[in-house]
Amino acid sequence: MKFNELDLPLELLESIEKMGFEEATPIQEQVLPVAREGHDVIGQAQTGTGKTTAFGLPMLEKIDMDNPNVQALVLAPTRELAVQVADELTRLGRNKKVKTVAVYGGADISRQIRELKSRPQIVVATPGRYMDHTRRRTIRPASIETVVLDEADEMLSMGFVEDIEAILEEVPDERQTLLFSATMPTRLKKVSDRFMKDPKTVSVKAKTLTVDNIEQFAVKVPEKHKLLALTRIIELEDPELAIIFGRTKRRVDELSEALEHQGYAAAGIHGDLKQAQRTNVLRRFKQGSVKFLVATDVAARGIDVSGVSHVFNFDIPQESESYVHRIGRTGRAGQSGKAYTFAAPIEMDHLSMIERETKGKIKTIDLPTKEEASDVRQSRLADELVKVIQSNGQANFEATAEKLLQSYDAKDVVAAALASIQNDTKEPMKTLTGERPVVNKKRSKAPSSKHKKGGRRFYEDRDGRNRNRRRSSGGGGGGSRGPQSSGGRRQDRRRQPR
Ligand SMILES: Nc1ncnc2c1ncn2[C@@H]1O[C@H](COP(=O)(O)OP(=O)(O)OP(=O)(O)O)[C@@H](O)[C@H]1O
Ligand SMILES: [Mg+2]
Repeated sequence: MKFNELDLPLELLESIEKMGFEEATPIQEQVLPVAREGHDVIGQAQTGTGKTTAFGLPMLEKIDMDNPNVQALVLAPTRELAVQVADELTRLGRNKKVKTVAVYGGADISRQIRELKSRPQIVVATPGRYMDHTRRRTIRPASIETVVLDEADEMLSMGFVEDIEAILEEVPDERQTLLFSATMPTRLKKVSDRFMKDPKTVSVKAKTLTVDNIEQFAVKVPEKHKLLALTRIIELEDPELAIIFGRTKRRVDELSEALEHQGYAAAGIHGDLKQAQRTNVLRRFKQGSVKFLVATDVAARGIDVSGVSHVFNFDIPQESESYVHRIGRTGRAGQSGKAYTFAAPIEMDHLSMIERETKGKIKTIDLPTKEEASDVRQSRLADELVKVIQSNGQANFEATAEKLLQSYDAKDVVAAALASIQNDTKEPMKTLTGERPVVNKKRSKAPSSKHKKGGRRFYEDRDGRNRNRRRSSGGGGGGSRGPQSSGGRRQDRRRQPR
């Protein structure tokens, strides 16, 4: 259905048009009428299908421009997500002149206080920082009429349950509450039972949890060969932008360093980085100067960057939900994408469980051979030469070429030219510290219950810190990460220079 058939106010329609949206996505089409009637709504739909706009439009429509107070609150699990949602709401609300402010931890609070004084109608916040502001009375919950819990599932698993309960208790009961997620585990039901009034569930029925424009592959590869596998597939596939998921912060640091060391424009993002660093990394990724974003689950949740052609599960995720969210960073808004999951032999059962639970098709492929990777790389190099010829970029070199041809065979000269642009790094590959495999939980006797409180993320946030601290002698070395760490090596032209 087209947006202009949805009987929306003109000021919103104009913004939607400017954003280039024509057809409402199914979740938008179904949520809009129910939410506009004032019902509480639980909205579930696959990743990248426009849930932000689904709650954004009814929320923006309700905003009364004559009311100078904060009227709507969106809670989001991470700072990046808060910023992204605020951006989308700002764009949607531009014509109506609705002001949206994002507040999140790790950033200067006095600046946020100033922004809040400029009288926004909408606040998008991470739970902790929102509570900071209500304590300081820089946000007053009494005026809030709409609350949205975005990625509610993730907020619960990050341990925000009590915060969310406290927040909802302070907001007047007459509010409208909207809850959105791509996955809907049962524990969310408890929250909705308690804090929502007769909610209408809008769940876009799909046979699979993952969108089918993402092609899914699995590669059976031992832990110690994963880095090789990754670089080989990257060579073959030449991603536009890729997100590579690692299980722990240490993994993310080591892997992004190792990729940089091989000459790839890679950078890591995880919860231990300062907010300014995270913002910076994400900005460079969006601009394309970082092509390979290495991330933990938490750091990449909900992130919407167009042009992400590939997702790699360097480490297989613990839970199916996490798998869904991770691969959902590609194939957004109807685009196509590819997802590769590396599984050690012992993790193959776990992989099958994920495949079953997500009801998608994950095709197991063999690791491409060195020769295959090399063939593809060489034909890509040949394409580059042809492109130069087609644009007459060789003109300035013709005299030199003739000189070379007087002494050398033409085939040798061309081959040498190819070899010199290929710029294979001669650096030996770094060694990564091993991660423990994920053994199918239905068979494992691991005492997972003691990790319950921390939820599914215990690998990153809790045990990951303490477990296996030892760094391998060849690897990482820590501390020296960053744009300079791969120093004066030449950049392959296909890999964007930093
Ligand atoms: N009707 C539409 N037509 C075209 N593009 C749209 C439409 N609605 C939203 N989009 C775009 O689709 C992308 C994905 O939207 P969004 O981030 O809201 O997805 P999501 O469902 O919240 O995904 P996730 O579960 O990963 O959080 C965004 O770039 C958004 O601007
Ligand atoms: Mg979302």
